Amino acid sequence: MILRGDNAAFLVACLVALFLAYMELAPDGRTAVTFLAVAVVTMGLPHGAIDAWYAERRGFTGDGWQGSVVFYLWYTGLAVLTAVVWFLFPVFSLCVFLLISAWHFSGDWRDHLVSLERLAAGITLVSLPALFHPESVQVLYSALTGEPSSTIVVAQSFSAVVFGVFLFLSILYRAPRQPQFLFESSILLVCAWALPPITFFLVYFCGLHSVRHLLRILKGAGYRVGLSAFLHTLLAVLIAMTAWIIFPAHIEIEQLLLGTVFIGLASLTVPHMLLHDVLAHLHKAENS
Ligand SMILES: CC1=C(/C=C/C(C)=C/C=C/C(C)=C/C=O)C(C)(C)CCC1
Ligand SMILES: [Fe+2]
Repeated sequence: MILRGDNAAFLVACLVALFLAYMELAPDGRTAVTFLAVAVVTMGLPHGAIDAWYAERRGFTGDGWQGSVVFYLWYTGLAVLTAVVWFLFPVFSLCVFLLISAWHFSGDWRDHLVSLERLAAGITLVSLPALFHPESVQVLYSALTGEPSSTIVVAQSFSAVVFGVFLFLSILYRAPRQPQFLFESSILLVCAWALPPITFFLVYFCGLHSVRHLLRILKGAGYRVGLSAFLHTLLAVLIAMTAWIIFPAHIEIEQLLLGTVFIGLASLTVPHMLLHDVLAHLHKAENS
């Protein structure tokens, strides 16, 4: 069956966003960034906030409180290091962030696509906004890096076409054709075209990525994980607010929010990915 619980949320989010876009009410600019911040905090952050619980359950933290302390130290240390590298080398960091995000998001279709197709799906996903809305994406990238960043937009537009066509042909000639992926990718394509870049990201990240990740990881979990997710989300928000206060006061609020959300996401993505895409895979290989 195509419409499972985990894409009902996604479908609703897409339909609402597309309806708003059709009515010319799709959030953009400051409204989109504000929606993004609220949605990332309420729906996006909890998917990373269960990482401590996940690491403990998978046996990555070792026994006792010392193991947990080591986990927190490397997780937050890596996040802080990423943020520092971003401020020192923003353009380089944005490129790396886009690449690792493509890889991380490709995991959403690990049950539907083979590895090369998955990677093509991840690259196409993060590149489509640059193909359909190059000016808006360039404005966002410049706000995040302080540089024009137009080369990144051109490279991404090109990648979206090359990897998108490869993916389309590969699926066309392959059996079984994975109806669920076809369904989701067609909706994502329409959303990438019809919605402003941030609204598109919001719909995908909160409606599909986070929901799927949470459902996969939380299978059979008890109530303790809910509490853990809540406390870690709260911690991330407090840290973001501190960063917000530390940022130079002359920066405009919209840019401040954008920077906090995306640079914060980039920083948390590095340890989050290491845990789910590297450690979990190494562990699986060891045990198989
Ligand atoms: C900055 C930016 C983009 C990319 C965002 C990415 C790539 C976010 C990745 C988040 C991750 C990997 C979270 C982890 O779970 C868009 C939407 C292309 C266009 C608008 C500006
Ligand atoms: Fe994730």
